[in-house]
Amino acid sequence: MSDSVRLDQTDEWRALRRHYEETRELHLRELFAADPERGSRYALEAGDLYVDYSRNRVTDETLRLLRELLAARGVTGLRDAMFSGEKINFTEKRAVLHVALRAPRDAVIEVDGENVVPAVHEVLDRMAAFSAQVRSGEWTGATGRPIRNVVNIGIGGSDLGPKMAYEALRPYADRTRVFRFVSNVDGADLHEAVRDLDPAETLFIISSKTFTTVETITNATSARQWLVSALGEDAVAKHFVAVSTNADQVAKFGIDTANMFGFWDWVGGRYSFDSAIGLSLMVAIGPERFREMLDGFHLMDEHFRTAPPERNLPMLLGLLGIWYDDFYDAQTYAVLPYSHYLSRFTDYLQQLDMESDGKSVDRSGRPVTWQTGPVVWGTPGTNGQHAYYQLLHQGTKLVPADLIGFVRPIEELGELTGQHDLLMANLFAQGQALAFGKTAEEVAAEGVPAEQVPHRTFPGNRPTNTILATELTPSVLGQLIALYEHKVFVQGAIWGINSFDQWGVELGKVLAKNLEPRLSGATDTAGLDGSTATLVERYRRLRGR
Ligand SMILES: O=P(O)(O)OC[C@H]1O[C@H](O)[C@H](O)[C@@H](O)[C@@H]1O
Repeated sequence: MSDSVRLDQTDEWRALRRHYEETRELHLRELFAADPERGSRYALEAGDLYVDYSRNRVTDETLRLLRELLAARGVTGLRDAMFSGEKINFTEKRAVLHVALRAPRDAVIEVDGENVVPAVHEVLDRMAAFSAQVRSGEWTGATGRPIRNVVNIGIGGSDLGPKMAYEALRPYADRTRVFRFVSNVDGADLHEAVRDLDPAETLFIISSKTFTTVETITNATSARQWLVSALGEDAVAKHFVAVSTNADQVAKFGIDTANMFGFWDWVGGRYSFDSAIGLSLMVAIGPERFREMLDGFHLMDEHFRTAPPERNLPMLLGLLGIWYDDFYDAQTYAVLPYSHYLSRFTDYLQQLDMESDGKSVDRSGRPVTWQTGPVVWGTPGTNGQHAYYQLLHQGTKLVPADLIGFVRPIEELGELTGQHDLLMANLFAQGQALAFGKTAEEVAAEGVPAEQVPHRTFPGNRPTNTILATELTPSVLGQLIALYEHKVFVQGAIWGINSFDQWGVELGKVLAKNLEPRLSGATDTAGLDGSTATLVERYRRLRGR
């Protein structure tokens, strides 16, 4: 938390700035030519993850200077403060303890002098018992029929995590049941999720940390109506459970708090899916697989907590991100999973990274004069290759990317037909093409007409990390997510911002609340700015109001 000297005034930052000016023209072709060992030397392993970071525009000196910055910014001190339950989310006066959610039963982590680990395991045990009941058919709906459909209603951190992980771990999921995730306040989302379901066999999990989020409460109210109109008011208890920190609001909504699974204010929404927010996932994959996932998270937590900076994966990825974000002015980075099962992974990372580090004042409240969190984007390869990779290869923007792949396919089909080799060949080839490109001489030597040569040249020198694991198991998913969680932490610590609040989402909520009665015609447009007033009036006219 070394905020006394501003980041860009530190000697370490200035040294990096000078180093950037000296090395910015270096090409990955030269770096690899100069060091035949680079591909294996610039690689790190932690748990089941292997990360090749050799295709980054860095030298040994760059990495040394970045680690000096890390040391100067007190990152390890802040990390230790997080792990020991200090209230590092100081604007909300909260500890930041998602690491406690995956701590083993015998661990001791204290908040305000109280060990929180027993409570974590008590909830996990209740979730396990409930999941087992639903999975075995022992938990029935109001008419005595077993639950066939599970619908999670939540938004942001109460949606993106379970949805992403359910997709990622589908091969481990109970395929006899339907799992759906509703988040959008657009009624179409709920409508499409339930239109073909039988209410008598449907369980709603209402997930909301605060239980006041308007989208979730609106969807939950509509879902309740849908159920009650088919099965009557008494059916609610068997078809609705809640996940929340707010028992009062849960009771007010009409869900029996005996059917509520709690968590705590020291779990940020975007860090919550390994809490009770993962209940839908646990029903899908079962308590044992869920535990394996938590163990994967914990493995990466321990790596982050104990590995020295030169072998610490989240620190390394965090530093590389800062190198591009702040020195190369990259603005964005792409996460490109070569796994269909990770189709929601980048959506999930968007909240994790952009809600955490999308800040523009430092911990003392002063405006930053450096770049903070990047725009995160991407879709699974190879789909992106046929859409936006053109820009990645030949556009004017530098887009560092993480390529993520798995050695073994989960589904047998990929193995039988050789499809998986083709998928992975694409992953490796993209990193290769982005790094090394194709020179004008190479293009001309292929007999390409001179006027076409510039169009068919690839400049290369576009950085990627390649993250490889043997297989996408629950544990590996946990490791991957914890890797990014801690990467985001490292970056926020260096930038000197609070990665754990999200005040930036508040204004829009307040304004929407203020506009809603104006759209319905209950109040007029007086006092609105010219643009909003015109839009609201047009909306009202077209709705005949
Ligand atoms: O879980 P809830 O309290 O319903 O919150 C859902 C989401 O909405 C908020 O606006 C925050 O931006 C998110 O961090 C949070 O995950």
